Formats: sequence, structure tokens, C-alpha cells
Amino acid sequence: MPKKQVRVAVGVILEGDRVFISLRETRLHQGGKWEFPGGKCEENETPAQALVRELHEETGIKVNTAVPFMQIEHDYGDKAVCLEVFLVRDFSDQPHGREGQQSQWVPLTSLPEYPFPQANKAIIEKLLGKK
Ligand SMILES: Nc1nc2c([nH]c(=O)n2[C@@H]2O[C@H](COP(=O)(O)OP(=O)(O)OP(=O)(O)O)[C@@H](O)[C@H]2O)c(=O)[nH]1
Ligand SMILES: [Mg+2]
Repeated sequence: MPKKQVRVAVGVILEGDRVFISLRETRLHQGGKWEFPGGKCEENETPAQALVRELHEETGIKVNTAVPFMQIEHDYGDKAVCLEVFLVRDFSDQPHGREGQQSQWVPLTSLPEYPFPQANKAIIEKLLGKK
């Protein structure tokens, strides 16, 4: 039976040339890797609505404007995802690891130094203008 694809809203939170990233807990899918905050869309929720909810839950920010950036379909073998990626430059309050996750602001150009899930490769390439 084909795997059901999970739709995920992902936020690239930007301030100048820095981006906010979080470490995925070891017990989670793709655990131990860095991520852009976000999570699964609930039923009857648009990706933009899911983004606002997840970013508030995970980082404490209030998203004022989210700009659609790209869509990525990826099959990890154990799980197939469709990432709906948004750029978030316009937000209120300072993002932090609200669920206890390790988080930090890093320069955009340093993203290739961090281990991310495979699906994120395309996001990072596009952010760095390589595609
Ligand atoms: N948030 C997030 N998820 C990502 C990224 N890249 C990527 O492949 N994923 C995958 O997208 C899926 C959704 O992630 P999630 O664990 O954040 O979902 P969630 O916040 O709703 O978590 P929950 O199930 O604990 O409620 C995971 O399978 C994760 O591996 C990313 O940059 N950020
Ligand atoms: Mg999440």
C-alpha cells in the first residue's frame, strides 16, 4: 500500500542574514538533526494556518507575514513528507526553544555546516542562491 504523505508547515525565520534553527529531539523522526521549526498540518488547516500555530507552540513568536518559498516532496522510506516552506521575516516576540529544544540563530551561510534532514537540502540550496 502506498504510504500516506504527511503535509508539514516549515518556517525559515529570518532576521537580517541570520536564521533561527532548532535541534530535533533524538526520539523524533530524523532526531538529532537540526530543523526549521514547524510541524504537521492538522485536518481542515491550511499550511499557512499550521505554520502560525506551530511556530507559536515551538518558538513563542507571532507570525505577522509568511511568504511561501517552496514545496518539497520527500520519501524517507519510513515516512513520506511534503514540506510547505515559508519565509518569516515579519514576526513579533523573540523566538526561543519553547518546548525545551536547543535552538540558535546562525548565519545563513553557515547552514551547510549543520546536519539537516535530507529533504532540507533543497531549501538550503535555494536560500544560499545555489538553485
Ligand atoms: N519541523 C520540521 N520538520 C521537518 C523538517 N525537515 C523534515 O524533513 N521534516 C520532517 O517533517 C515531519 C514533521 O515534523 P514534526 O516532528 O515537526 O511534526 P510536529 O511538530 O507536528 O510534531 P509532533 O508529531 O510531535 O506533534 C517529520 O517527519 C520531520 O522529519 C524541518 O526542517 N522542520
Ligand atoms: Mg515540529
